[in-house]
Amino acid sequence: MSLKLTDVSLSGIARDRLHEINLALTKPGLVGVIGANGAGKSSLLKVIAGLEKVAHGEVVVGGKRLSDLNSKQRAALLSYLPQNEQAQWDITVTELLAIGLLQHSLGKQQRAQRLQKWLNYCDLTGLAERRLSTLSGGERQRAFLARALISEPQLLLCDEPTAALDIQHQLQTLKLLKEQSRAGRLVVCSLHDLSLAARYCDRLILIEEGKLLATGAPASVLTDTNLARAFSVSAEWFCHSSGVAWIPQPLSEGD
Ligand SMILES: Nc1ncnc2c1ncn2[C@@H]1O[C@H](COP(=O)(O)OP(=O)(O)OP(=O)(O)O)[C@@H](O)[C@H]1O
Repeated sequence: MSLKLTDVSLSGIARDRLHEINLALTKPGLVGVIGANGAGKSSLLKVIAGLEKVAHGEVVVGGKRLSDLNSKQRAALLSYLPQNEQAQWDITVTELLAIGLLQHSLGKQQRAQRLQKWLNYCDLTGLAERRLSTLSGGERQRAFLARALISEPQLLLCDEPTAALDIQHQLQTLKLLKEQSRAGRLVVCSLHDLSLAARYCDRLILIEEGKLLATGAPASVLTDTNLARAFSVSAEWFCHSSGVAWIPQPLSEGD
């Protein structure tokens, strides 16, 4: 699965929400979208999902122009997990996951196996018959993640998939997304935790005020200069065999 954005701009109120974004992701992998609040991370994911009409430019997914695809064709290619997804109906977790399979023609047995697999992968087995209104915020987030993943799309877009999760489930979720990318899928997710982004992502996309500030391997994106510019922080990084961690400091006056 490949993803290419050419000169993509999305209009906003005070400024372009996205401004002349050029991006080519040609290999499977886990790609993190990072940037400050309001930088344009969600806008970028929505444009790739075909949910926002671009003012200018073109998005090509798997060699097909997104603007040429109808919603069913898009659903066959990609799956999108919005930020703070809200339940439309008070259905059970199992019913929610079944919605994720509606567009896919699977036999009864295959459908049941797929449901069981993703309930298990997202640690939802014990919650399968619970209504969404009875779940905690993090449990509900895992249920929506499972709904996005159950169709096993070639392109998976997740907007802050770890936002409401405890640390164990944050790690589990990123491990799961990494496994999906290792299975040949392209997974693009926005993340605020830069230590987790550095540890799990193959590539990062750093957005600043709607513009692409940097993209590449985490170490090449998370430089002092980029962190100062995009987040107004300086950072001390600590490396360990199992990952990296950072201590951010606000830039002092005059930095
Ligand atoms: N529907 C909209 N119409 C106009 N402007 C919007 C709309 N949605 C978001 N914006 C603006 O576009 C900019 C980018 O918003 P976006 O939600 O993409 O940021 P973000 O990087 O995901 O932020 P956060 O980390 O806070 O979730 C912000 O200035 C925001 O106010």
